[in-house]
Amino acid sequence: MTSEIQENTSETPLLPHPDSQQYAFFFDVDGTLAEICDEPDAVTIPSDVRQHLQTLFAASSGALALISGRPVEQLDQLVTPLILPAAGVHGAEMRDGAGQFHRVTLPAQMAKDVEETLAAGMQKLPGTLLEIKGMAFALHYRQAMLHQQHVLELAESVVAKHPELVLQPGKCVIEIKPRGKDKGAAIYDFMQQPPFAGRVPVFVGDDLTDEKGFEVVNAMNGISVKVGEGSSLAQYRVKTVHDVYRWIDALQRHTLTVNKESEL
Ligand SMILES: O=P(O)(O)OC[C@H]1O[C@H](O[C@H]2O[C@H](CO)[C@@H](O)[C@H](O)[C@H]2O)[C@H](O)[C@@H](O)[C@@H]1O
Repeated sequence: MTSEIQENTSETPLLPHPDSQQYAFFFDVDGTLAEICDEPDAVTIPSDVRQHLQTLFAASSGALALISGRPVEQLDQLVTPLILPAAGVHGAEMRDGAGQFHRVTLPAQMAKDVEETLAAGMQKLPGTLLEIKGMAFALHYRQAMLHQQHVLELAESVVAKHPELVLQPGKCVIEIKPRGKDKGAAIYDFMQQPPFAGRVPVFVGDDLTDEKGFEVVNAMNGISVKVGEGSSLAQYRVKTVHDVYRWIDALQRHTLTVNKESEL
């Protein structure tokens, strides 16, 4: 297993057959199931895509999970009415395959200090946005690119004071999250439990935070798919979120066809 990020060259992802009960599906959300937009609150997942996820979820006996930097509560809203297994806040929250909820918490005083420091710092940087997730924080600068360096310095100063926290850079965002929590660890945890255990993991993601997931999936001889440009550990690549939608549609159509054939 290598942690070096290299340019991948494969153009077309394999289409695994979900009806075979062989695969476990893991999807990142922002930039993979949802188009990136200026406001984190404005993000949506089209209803037909949610329906296709539902078909895949059923066809794989529930071996489909969302793996995101967003809190699980937001993920539920984005895929409503589905309630899917999910790792939120880069794995600091988890709804496992049995529906049990797990969450890392920070000591209350520490969380309060960090929140106050970040709120005061971000207030001085007009156009930036602070997302507070309880045990993690997202410092957005998409609409204030001139403040990118200031945001980074603010985040670094907090992490320097609190070694339990680490930085997680993303798309026009610097996140601060609990040390030891990442998408690779979350996928690994899912793969230890039913209905995921014993299957081949498939992970689709677009961002730096997804690289840990690709690393773990590659090490498990799974299928890793990067959305968009840039160096990646992923084995396969699609260009856009719409390519992901088409891929999911093809997978669920295949499932429906196979199910119909088996009824004959
Ligand atoms: O792991 P993900 O599902 O990809 O979530 C990562 C972060 O996504 C969100 O921020 C990003 O998407 C926003 C909406 O498109 C965009 O405005 C922002 O610039 C991006 O960084 C979300 O707000 C974060 O909480 C997630 O951690």
